[in-house]
Formats: sequence, C-alpha cells, structure tokens
Amino acid sequence: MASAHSPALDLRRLAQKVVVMLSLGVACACLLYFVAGRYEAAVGEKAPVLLLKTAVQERNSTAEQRAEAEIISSGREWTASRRLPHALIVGVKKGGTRALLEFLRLHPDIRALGSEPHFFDRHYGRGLNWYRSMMPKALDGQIVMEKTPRYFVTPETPARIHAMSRDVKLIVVVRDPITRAISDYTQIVSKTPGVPSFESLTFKNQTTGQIDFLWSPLYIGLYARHLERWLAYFPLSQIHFVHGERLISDPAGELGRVQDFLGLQRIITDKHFYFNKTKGFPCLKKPEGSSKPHCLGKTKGRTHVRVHPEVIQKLREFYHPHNLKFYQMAGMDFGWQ
Ligand SMILES: Nc1ncnc2c1ncn2[C@@H]1O[C@H](COP(=O)(O)OS(=O)(=O)O)[C@@H](OP(=O)(O)O)[C@H]1O
Repeated sequence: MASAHSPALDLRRLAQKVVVMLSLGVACACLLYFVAGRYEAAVGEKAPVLLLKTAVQERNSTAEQRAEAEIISSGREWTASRRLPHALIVGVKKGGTRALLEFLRLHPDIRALGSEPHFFDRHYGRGLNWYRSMMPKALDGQIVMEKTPRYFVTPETPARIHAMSRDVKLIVVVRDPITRAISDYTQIVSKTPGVPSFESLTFKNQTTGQIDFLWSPLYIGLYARHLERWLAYFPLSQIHFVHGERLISDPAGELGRVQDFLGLQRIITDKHFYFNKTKGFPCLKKPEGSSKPHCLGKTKGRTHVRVHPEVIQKLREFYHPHNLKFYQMAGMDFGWQ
C-alpha cells in the first residue's frame, strides 16, 4: 500500500523535531549553568584562583567543607560570604595554637580557616583579595579567624595587620619559653635527624656560657621584645593572652576567657572536653561536625628530647628578666620560674 506522502506532513514532522531538539538544548544549558553555579558556590572561587592548588586544598579541609555544606543545606548560603578575619591567633609557635583553634571551632559564631595562610609574613604580595578568598564563608555576625603562629615574631606583621584593620582582635598563646624552645627543637629533630644537640645550639660559646638568643627556638621566647612591636600599633586591650599551660590543665577556663574577649556567648564549656589519659592531653568529646571523640594528632603533645638540667637552669636565669618584663607589659603573671 502506498503511503500518503504529503509535503505538509513532512514539514510538520520537521517542525516537531526542531522543537524537541531546541527543548533538549535549553534543558542541557540550564543543567550546565546550575552545576557550574553550585560548583562556584561550593568552592567560592573563579577558575584562576583554583590554580593555587595547595592553598585551596588546605582551605577545604573536611571540617570546613562540612561547615560550608551546613550553611548551604540550611538555605542560608546566599547570605554567607568570604570576609577578612575579625580575629587572629598570631602566636606563638608551639604555644598550643592548634588546640585553641580546634576548640574555638566548636562555637557556632566562629568560622575559622583550618590551615595557616601565612599571609602577613610570607604571601603579603598576593594582596588582600587573595587573603579574603582563602577565608571560609561566614554568615553575618559570625567571627572569621585564622591562625599563623609566625606572625608574632615577624617584624613587618603588626603594621600590615593594622593596615588591614585597626579593630582586629589578636590572640597570643604563650607558654614557658624554655618548654616552648624544647618543643620547637623536638620538632626540628623529628624533621631533620642529626642536627646538633639542644645544649650545643643554646650557647654561642659553651665555655663562656653565652646564650645564643638569636637561635630561633630561643628567640621566639623573648615575648616582651616581640610584644613591644605589636603595642606600637595596637592597644593592649585588643590583645588577649592565652596561658598555654592552663590551656592544657583547664581548657574550658581558658576558652571561657577567649569567648569573653571575642564578645561571644560562653558556649564552649567543660562539657566539651575530656582528659585522654593515653594522650595525656584534653581532647574533644565531639569535634565540629563529627560525633566521635577527637584528640589532636601525634605531632601535638610529643615526648620532648631530654635537655641537661644545667642548661635548663642557665636558660631560667637568661629568661627571668625577659619574663618579668613580659608580665609587666601584658599585665598578667604567667608564673614561669
Ligand atoms: N589539647 C591538646 N592536645 C595536644 N597538644 C596540646 C593541647 N593543648 C595544648 N597543646 C600543646 O600544643 C603544642 C603545639 O603547639 P602549636 O599547636 O601552637 O604548634 S604549632 O606552632 O602549630 O606547630 C603541643 O606541644 P608539644 O607538647 O611540645 O608537642 C602541646 O603541648
């Protein structure tokens, strides 16, 4: 049987095909646009910035991803933005800065960058827009913070931070400079086995007993000297000192004072911590975004190298006047002998 092959029918079929193809095209374009939009919202960066692979990878640590996902799932994503920090943990190396940051992250009004951006000491040339792009997304009213312990001892840092914001709140975790130095040296040995002994590096000349205070592990502990540079730019009321030893013996107490300083409700309390006997340190019952107890990693709370008691005594005498000056400047006696 011959089929009716009218030109009008062919034209209709062609028109139908065109409509279907056009609809498919529009649907694909919408899908692509949506996926790209979600992607950018999730990482918050334009393609060229993504090339800074390590920094972005660091920033997107699991805890941050979880917090960001929380903002997205709560439907408040559109009000969240990346802002320059309102508070900085500026030091000191080996003072307990990681513990403090991890504990502070429990607070719902704090959004903290997990990695150390080293902006004001190493990457200042990248500019404030780069720095801002490193920050986690935060909602209005949330405090954005980061920690880079080297800021405290880098001479250029106070002026640079002041140029960013004269109102920024500064936190310094301090610890007995001698224990701090030994902790620092223990880390050096773990990374570079075979370095000379702590005892030999402590002295410029072992027979005269002259201390080599420019040796970095000892230099960092000259807190008064470093603080002087900060006080040229910021009033003492804008600097909060966390007692490193008490951060271990009474984390909730120290965290209470930090929350007060930041103008936050005391939400992090005793109930968030437990003392882990194996680790020998306080740990979190429930860290941010997880239900499992968590202690800091094995590079935090290491067994220190043994240092000869005579050398420790020499260091006590050396640091004594510096510590007294620091107590006076900070308006707080830390009780290091
Ligand atoms: N809760 C808890 N768990 C583990 N460790 C704790 C804790 N609180 C304070 N500390 C002390 O933190 C010291 C490491 O300091 P930092 O985190 O500032 O080190 S770093 O500068 O970031 O490398 C680390 O120094 P070491 O003991 O010498 O390893 C600890 O004494």
